[in-house]
Amino acid sequence: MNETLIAEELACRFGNVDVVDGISLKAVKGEWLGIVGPNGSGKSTMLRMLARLIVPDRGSVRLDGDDVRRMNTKSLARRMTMLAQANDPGLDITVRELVRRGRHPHLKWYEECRGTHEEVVDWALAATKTDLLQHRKLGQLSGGERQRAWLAMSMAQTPELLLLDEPTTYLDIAHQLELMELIRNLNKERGVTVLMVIHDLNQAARYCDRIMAVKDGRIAAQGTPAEVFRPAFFRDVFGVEAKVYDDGGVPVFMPSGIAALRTSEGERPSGIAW
Ligand SMILES: Nc1ncnc2c1ncn2[C@@H]1O[C@H](COP(=O)(O)OP(=O)(O)OP(=O)(O)O)[C@@H](O)[C@H]1O
Repeated sequence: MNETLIAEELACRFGNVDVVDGISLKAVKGEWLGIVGPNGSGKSTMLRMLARLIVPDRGSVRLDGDDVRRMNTKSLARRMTMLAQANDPGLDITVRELVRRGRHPHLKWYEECRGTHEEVVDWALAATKTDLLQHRKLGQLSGGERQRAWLAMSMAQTPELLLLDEPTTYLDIAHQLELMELIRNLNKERGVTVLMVIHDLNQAARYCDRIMAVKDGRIAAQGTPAEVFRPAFFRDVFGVEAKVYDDGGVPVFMPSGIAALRTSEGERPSGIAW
């Protein structure tokens, strides 16, 4: 197996809660792994530990055999980048300036972003369709435009491994599909390994090679979309009843209701008519 990222027994505790509780995973070079799970199950925390943005309480992360804790920041950034859920909207810079920052790990301290580096910036702007926005400040953009600008910055970094935390959140459906196709292109044509936290389960099934579900800080299921997408999976992990259909080899799920009442409605305050 040609694994690029290996995490072993990762754990993170906030207060007295084990938010991530012993997760081990391997990402094979060139695969697209979708990470799914209920809100608050520890997906982002896990991704942040993989990207060395949080120091795990326990466990290790190795990238092509190297312990990420021992790598210097610039060489890590040349190989791996993470696009977070919410990026700083207050940065007072233009889209182009942001995308240029993606080249920083590739520049010597005295070097300016020009020549081939500027060509990479142009490519990332064009691929994400942010070229028309390149002279606008980030603060003047809509949520979706800003998301695409940050993706352009991650692409300009030309990493081998791309970690994405719900990258389609702010996007309308057409831009969601465009972004998924763009990532498919990076994945298939350029061999970029992708780990993506995603809430849209049908999109996960359509695009990802493999799915890993996280619940209560542990791995609840993993396998190909066809292996994972079973009614019992939706019941156990998400608490919903669902039917699964086959759409030309891709499983499609259709939720039909809540599996079991998980919270009581509580006492209604007196004096409220409804
Ligand atoms: N810095 C922090 N300090 C304390 N608790 C935190 C911190 N970051 C996350 N948590 C808590 O850890 C739990 C897991 O959060 P995390 O963001 O990893 O979940 P998630 O699965 O990505 O959720 P979502 O799908 O809602 O984005 C949540 O209960 C969250 O409130």
